[in-house]
Amino acid sequence: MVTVRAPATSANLGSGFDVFGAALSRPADVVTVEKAAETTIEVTGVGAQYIPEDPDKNTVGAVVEALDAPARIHIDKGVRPASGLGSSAASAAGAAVALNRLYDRGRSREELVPIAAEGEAVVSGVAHADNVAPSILGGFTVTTAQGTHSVDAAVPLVVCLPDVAVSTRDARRVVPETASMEDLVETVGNAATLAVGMCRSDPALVGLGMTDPVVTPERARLITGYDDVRERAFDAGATGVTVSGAGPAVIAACRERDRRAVAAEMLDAFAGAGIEARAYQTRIGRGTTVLDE
Ligand SMILES: Nc1ncnc2c1ncn2[C@@H]1O[C@H](COP(=O)(O)OP(=O)(O)O)[C@@H](O)[C@H]1O
Ligand SMILES: N[C@@H](CCOP(=O)(O)O)C(=O)O
Repeated sequence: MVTVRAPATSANLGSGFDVFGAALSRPADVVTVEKAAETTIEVTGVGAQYIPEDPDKNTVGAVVEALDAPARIHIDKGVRPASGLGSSAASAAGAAVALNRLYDRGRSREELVPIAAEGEAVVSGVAHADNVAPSILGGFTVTTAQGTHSVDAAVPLVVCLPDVAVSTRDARRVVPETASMEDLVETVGNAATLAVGMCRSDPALVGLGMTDPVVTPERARLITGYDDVRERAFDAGATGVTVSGAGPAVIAACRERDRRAVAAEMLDAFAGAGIEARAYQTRIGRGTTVLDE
């Protein structure tokens, strides 16, 4: 038996659509696997009632297939589904690490990234790896067709999750098919700034690089109260604010001393829009960790 803790993640970070990701120190899923002749999945925890236990529909089923590793699997959800916090990815990442150990498959963590991404194709139609990469490797990750690069970064974050669901599949439908050269130049500049900020653990540069003129404005429309939440977070000291993943969570980078105030303002702004929300005062954290074997 192997039990792992697989963290929530925030993908895109504004300027790095389908490329950037960050592991969050909290929340997380706990995944337990045990060898079995046939795969069965049991899901408990936050939002479990919305998550299929059929291996063909759950993200971990694709991981079982890819590693040829049938198992009795228990997923204790700490990451709410349809959150923009890589919920579907956390389970897939955890299953990939746990099954690799259980069956001694000998894959490196980097090799497990595309395997776990197969689970994302099951739920969103696209095997985007920008959530599974940080959930497996930890830190800030840059994932392209050539592979994943990761760096540890000490950056305080607030993630504010409103009590509404947005599926990644639906939120991908609003992504523009084209972008102007002007927007591309701005996006590349912002993405590069953010990457330098992560390498320096500099919340000011990270925040500056979060602005994205192409995808985020379209996604923000799906989140009631977004503009006010963003403005109030900046007023409280946030250095950057954007949609986390496909939303509805909103992520803010900030300095440690401002984190509590940023969280309080974001919650209050959602409340003002009539939306209940939960704020996680978090930071960039570790990847999947083995709890027991
Ligand atoms: N193990 C899993 N954990 C969470 N969601 C899952 C899992 N397997 C399948 N799903 C489905 O994936 C969808 C949530 O994924 P997604 O829309 O990408 O949101 P998130 O941003 O939270 O990952 C839901 O429809 C959920 O039922
Ligand atoms: N790059 C993807 C990331 C989706 O993240 P999730 O946490 O909402 O699943 C996208 O933006 O569609």
